[in-house]
Amino acid sequence: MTSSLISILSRRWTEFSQLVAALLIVGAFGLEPTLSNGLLCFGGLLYPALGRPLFRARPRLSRALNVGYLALIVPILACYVMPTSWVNQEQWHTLFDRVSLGHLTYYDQPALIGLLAIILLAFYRNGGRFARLCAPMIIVMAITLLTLQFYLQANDTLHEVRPLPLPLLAGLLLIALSKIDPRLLRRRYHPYRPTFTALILGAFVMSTSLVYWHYQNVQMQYRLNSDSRTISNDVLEQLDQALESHDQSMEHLNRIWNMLDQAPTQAQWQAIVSIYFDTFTFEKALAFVSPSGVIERYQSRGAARDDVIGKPLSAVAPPLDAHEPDFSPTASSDTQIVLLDGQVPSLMYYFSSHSQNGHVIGATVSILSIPALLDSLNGYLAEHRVALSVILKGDTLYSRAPSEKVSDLRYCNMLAIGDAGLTLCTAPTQRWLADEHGNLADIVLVTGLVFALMTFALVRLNRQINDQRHKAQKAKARLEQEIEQRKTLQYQVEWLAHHDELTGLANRRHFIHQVQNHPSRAIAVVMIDIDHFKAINDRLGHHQGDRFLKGIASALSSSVSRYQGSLARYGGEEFIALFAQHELCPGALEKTVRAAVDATGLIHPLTQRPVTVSLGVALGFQEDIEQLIIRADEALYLAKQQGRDRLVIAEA
Ligand SMILES: Nc1nc2c(ncn2[C@@H]2O[C@H](COP(=O)(O)OP(=O)(O)OP(=O)(O)O)[C@@H](O)[C@H]2O)c(=O)[nH]1
Repeated sequence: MTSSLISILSRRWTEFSQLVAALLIVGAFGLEPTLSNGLLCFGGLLYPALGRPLFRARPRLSRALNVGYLALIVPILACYVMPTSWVNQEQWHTLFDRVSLGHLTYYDQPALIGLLAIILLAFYRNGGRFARLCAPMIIVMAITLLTLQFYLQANDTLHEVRPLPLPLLAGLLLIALSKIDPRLLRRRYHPYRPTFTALILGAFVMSTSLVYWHYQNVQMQYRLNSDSRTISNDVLEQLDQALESHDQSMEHLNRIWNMLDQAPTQAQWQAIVSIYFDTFTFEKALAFVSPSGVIERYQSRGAARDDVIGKPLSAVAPPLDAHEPDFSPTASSDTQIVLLDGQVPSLMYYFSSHSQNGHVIGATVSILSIPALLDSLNGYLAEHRVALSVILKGDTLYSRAPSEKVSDLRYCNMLAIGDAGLTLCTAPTQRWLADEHGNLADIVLVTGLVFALMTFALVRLNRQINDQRHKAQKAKARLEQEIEQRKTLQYQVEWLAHHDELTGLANRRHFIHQVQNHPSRAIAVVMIDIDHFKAINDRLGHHQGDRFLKGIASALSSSVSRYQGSLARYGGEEFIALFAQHELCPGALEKTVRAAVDATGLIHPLTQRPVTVSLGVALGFQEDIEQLIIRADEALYLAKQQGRDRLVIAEA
C-alpha cells in the first residue's frame, strides 16, 4: 500500500508538486500576508520551479493542472482588482468568507501587487518561451516592490498600510533570476532584442502605475479615516446638544419649584411634567425627592406610579456602579448612570430646589434611557451607515448595527457623565467604505496597466520594424555584393573561353575569330616555337618550364605589338601571330623577336646560352586561314630542320 503510494507520487511528481504549490499559494493569500504566510508562498512558488526540471511532466495532466492552477489564482486576483463600482467588495468578502479564505478587505490591497506577480508567474509556468520572456518583467517588478517595501517601512506616516511579505518578493526575484534566459542579456541577440527592451519599458510603466496606485490607496485610506472620525465626532456633538438642551429644560423646571418656594403638589407636578415627556422622547421618568432622600412625586413615561412614593430613589434606579456615591439631594446638581427599574441603563440628572431663604426643599430628578437617547440618532446613523456602541468600563451598554457588514475601522469618543465617562464608538459599514473609496486608484491601476501594455506593444513593434529594416538593408547589400561577384565570375569565364590561362594570351579559338574580323584581307601568319623546350622541362621541371613559357610569351607579345599584330598561344610551347601584310617585315620581326627573347635573360639548361625561338611565316588571304596555318607550320618545321633560331618564309 505504502509502496504503491510512493510509486504513484514519484510517477506524478510534477503534477503533485504543482498542486501542492497552488494550494500553498492560495492558502497563504487567503490568510493575511504575514511573514509566515509569506514563507508559505515562497515555498509554494519555489516548489514547482524546482520540481519541474527534476521530474518529467506528463503533458496532458500537467496542462490540466496548470489550468486549475490559474483557475484558483484568478478569482483571488479578481477579488482584489475589480473596481468597487463593478463589484461591491462586501460581496466578494462574503463569498470568500464562505470558502473560509478570510480577511480580504480593501486595506489588504498591497497584496494585490504580489498577486499580479504571481499571475505573471503562472503565465511563466505555463508558456515556455513567452514565460522566459516574462522573467525580466518579474525582476523589475520585484525590485521596484522591494524598494517600495523599504520605503513603506522607513516612512512612519504609512505604517497603516499592510506590508507585503518580503519572502514572497524575494522568492519571485530568485525564481525570475533563475529562469531568465542568459541570451537575453547579450546585446546583439536578435530574436529577443525587440521584446527585451519593450519588456523592460513595459515593466517600468507597470511598476510606476502600481506605485502610484498604491499611493492613491494610502491617500484614500487617510481620507476614509478622517471621514470616519468626523462621523464619530458628529455623533458625539449631536448627543451633547440633546443633553444640553435637556439640561436647560430641567433647570427651568427646577426654577419653578424654587419660585413656588415649596415642593410641588400632586396637581402642579402632573400638570407640568407631562410637557417634558412630549418634548424629550428619551425622558423615561421624573421624580421629586425630599431632602431626606425619599421619593415624594414620581411620574414615569405613560403613568404615575404611587407604589414608589416614600421609597429611596435607589429603589427605582440603583447606580449601575455599586461604588458610585449615593444620591444626595443637597448637592446642587449631579449626574449618575443608573439602571432604571433595574433594567434599562439610564442617565440620571438631579438639581436641588431651594426655598427663598435658602433651605433645600428637595431635588428634581430626571432619568433618561440611554437606548432611547441613542435611538434619537437613528436617522443620522442610518444616513451615514454607521454602527454605534456605548461602553462603560468595558461593558457594552448599548449597541446598534445596520444590517450591512460593519468594518473594523472604529473610532471612540468619551462622553463625560458626572464622574463616570461613557465611551461612544462608531464604525462605518464596509459598503459605506467601498462607496466612499472612489474609483480613482482603480482607474489609475487599469490605465497604468493598459498603458504598460501599449508601451510594450508599441516599443516591440517599433523595434521589430527597425530590425526588419535593418535586415532588409543587410539583405540588399548582400545581394549587390553577390551580383558584383557574379559579374566578375562571368567576365572570368568569358575571358577563359578566349584566352590561355598560363600566359594570358588569346587562345586558338580567339585567334581564328581575330583572323575572321581582321580589317586587312592580305595577312601574314607566323608560327613561333621555343627551341628544345622539352629539354627545359626535363632538366628544370614543369614549373620552371611554365616560367620560361610565360617569359617568352611576354617577350613575343611586346615584339608582335610593335607591328600592330596580335599574338595567341597555339598549343604547348607553340605561339601564332597575325599581321596585316603591309605592316610586316619578316627580317625586322626576326630581329625584334630575338632581341626581346634575349632580354628575358632566360638561359637554356642544355646549351647554357639564351633561349631561342624558331619562326615560320606564311603570306596569303584571310579566307585561306587553314592553309596559311599549315604552310606557316611547314615553314617552322623547315626552320627547325635548318638548325633552329631562325625565320623561314613559306613559299607562295
Ligand atoms: N612546362 C610546360 N611544358 C609544356 C606545356 N605544353 C607542352 N609542353 C611541353 O613542351 C614540350 C614540346 O616538346 P617538342 O615539341 O617535342 O620538342 P622541343 O623539345 O620543343 O624541340 P623542338 O621543337 O624540336 O625544338 C613537351 O615536352 C611538352 O610536354 C606547358 O604548358 N608547360
